[in-house]
Amino acid sequence: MNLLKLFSESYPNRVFISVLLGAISGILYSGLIPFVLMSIESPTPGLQLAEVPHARYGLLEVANYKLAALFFLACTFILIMRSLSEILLQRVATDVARKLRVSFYDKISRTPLYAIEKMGSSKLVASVNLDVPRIVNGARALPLLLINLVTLVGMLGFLVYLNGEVFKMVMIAIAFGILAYQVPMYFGNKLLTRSREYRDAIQEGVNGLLSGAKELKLDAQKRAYFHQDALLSNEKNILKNEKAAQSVLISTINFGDLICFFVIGALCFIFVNYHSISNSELVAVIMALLYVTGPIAVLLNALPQMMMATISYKKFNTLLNELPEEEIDYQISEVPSWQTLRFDNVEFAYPSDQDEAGFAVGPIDLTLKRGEIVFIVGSNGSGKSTLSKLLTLHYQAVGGHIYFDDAALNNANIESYRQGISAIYSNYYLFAKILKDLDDATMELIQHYLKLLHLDHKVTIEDGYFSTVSLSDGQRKRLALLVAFLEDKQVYLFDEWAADQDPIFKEVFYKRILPSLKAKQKLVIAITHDDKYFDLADRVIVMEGGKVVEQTSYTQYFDKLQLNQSAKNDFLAEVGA
Ligand SMILES: Nc1ncnc2c1ncn2[C@@H]1O[C@H](COP(=O)(O)OP(=O)(O)OP(=O)(O)O)[C@@H](O)[C@H]1O
Repeated sequence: MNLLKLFSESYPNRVFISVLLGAISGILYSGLIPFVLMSIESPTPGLQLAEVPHARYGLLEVANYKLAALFFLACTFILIMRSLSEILLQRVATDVARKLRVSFYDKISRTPLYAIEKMGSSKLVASVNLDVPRIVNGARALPLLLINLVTLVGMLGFLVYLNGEVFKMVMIAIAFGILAYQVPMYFGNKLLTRSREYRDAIQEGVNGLLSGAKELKLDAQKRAYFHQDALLSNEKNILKNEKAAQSVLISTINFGDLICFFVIGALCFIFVNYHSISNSELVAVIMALLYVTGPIAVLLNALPQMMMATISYKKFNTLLNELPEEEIDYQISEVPSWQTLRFDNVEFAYPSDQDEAGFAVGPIDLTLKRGEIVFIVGSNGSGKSTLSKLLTLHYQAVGGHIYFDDAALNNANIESYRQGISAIYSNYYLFAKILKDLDDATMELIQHYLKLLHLDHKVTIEDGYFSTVSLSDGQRKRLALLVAFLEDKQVYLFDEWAADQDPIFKEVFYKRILPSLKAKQKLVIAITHDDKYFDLADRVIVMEGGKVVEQTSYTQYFDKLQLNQSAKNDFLAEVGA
């Protein structure tokens, strides 16, 4: 059983103790009925029940007081053992759930960026929010399962003692019951697995519903189509599969509950005609069978829960295994100070999608220097952002070499070199908190930057948090810039940062901020379409079809743009626009 293995491998001692306590309480539990039967039987043949030894405790008269004391002691013992076993395994389950979530966080941190981008967040979020709680739920059923299993085994032992023939009959009936049970359970399992797949799709739909709220509100037809296509059809499939699964499982469980009564019926009406069995034996056997009805019901009820947990555990593991891992050294060490970042024949390709080869960039030869402003330009889809993610070391080159001065980049030092880079991509994420300790000097610096970025009247810092991030797009991006400044890295990369800034702040960005970073000997790389400011670049890199087609001075590039502009004007005149 996958789950038990997961638990026992994670916390072998606690699981062992829990299993042991569960087993002891199960054994004691299964001994209760024989015990009661013993106590109501006369100790010596011919002795009436009224003649068994009595004891008086105040107003209370107790028959067979020694056995009674033992009986109540056993009950108390069972209560303690059972509770301890359940509490212990419950705690293991909570710890395992935490461990699973932490392994998820770690794995995501080690997953290459392209793989996270490819998988998207829906599947990952669904797994943490759905699968982990289901695994815990399944784990909750484990101690009950164990205790009742032991009780069942104990009671079967009692049956052997009572009557070997009855035991054989009960075993045959149970074997038949388990077999008959497996078939519908198999189908129930399949239905649940299918419904789990649709839940992933629903998660994707909910993301669309929230992120696309603006678009959907403006178009009723689009909204209706989306609701039907991404939400309701998946809801319908979940409903269909889960209802079918529940029907199958409930019927199967009820069948399981009744197995014992079928056996009792067969015993009373059929078995007695073929085998000799005394009345007192028959009563004892029926009592034992009634007694195992409970454990069998618990076992069967816990099974669907366990099944769900097993499905979720498999799903969770498959998802984590699907994510590749960056095989790099995450230990950060001091790297030598450097002046040039050099690409030598660097190549990269996104993994192919089914039959389609992934977009490739390279081979690229580039030398970028600290204290330089470099603009990357090119048409949409030419590979600018892909190149920028190679420059920021998010993507690892599949061919060629990258050097920081003469030091070649490799798996041992890439994480260390990454620490010197700050980037604001077009789909950047602004954390609501500044993720560092803020001393007085840093707070002063923050105030300075808030003023520079014209945000001092809008945002303050409270306990490290921005007082608000509900700002305009341009203002939010300025906050991201503030965070980047605080990081004080050697390389700054901006992917169309100024695209949503007003003209005044565009001027501030290109004419004050970029030159001030250059003056601080930072390597400044900006992906931009703002040709008005190209004269600020020391160099312009032109991308086309994943290749650097030109590395030129801004003046040459600007001349070319003018030529292109006149070609564009000719074209517009031709089409009469
Ligand atoms: N995460 C990704 N996974 C797979 N392929 C991708 C991914 N991102 C981009 N691509 C592919 O790379 C090509 C270049 O994309 P890229 O974002 O580098 O272009 P770009 O020049 O920055 O475009 P734009 O000016 O529109 O931002 C795309 O056409 C796409 O096919």
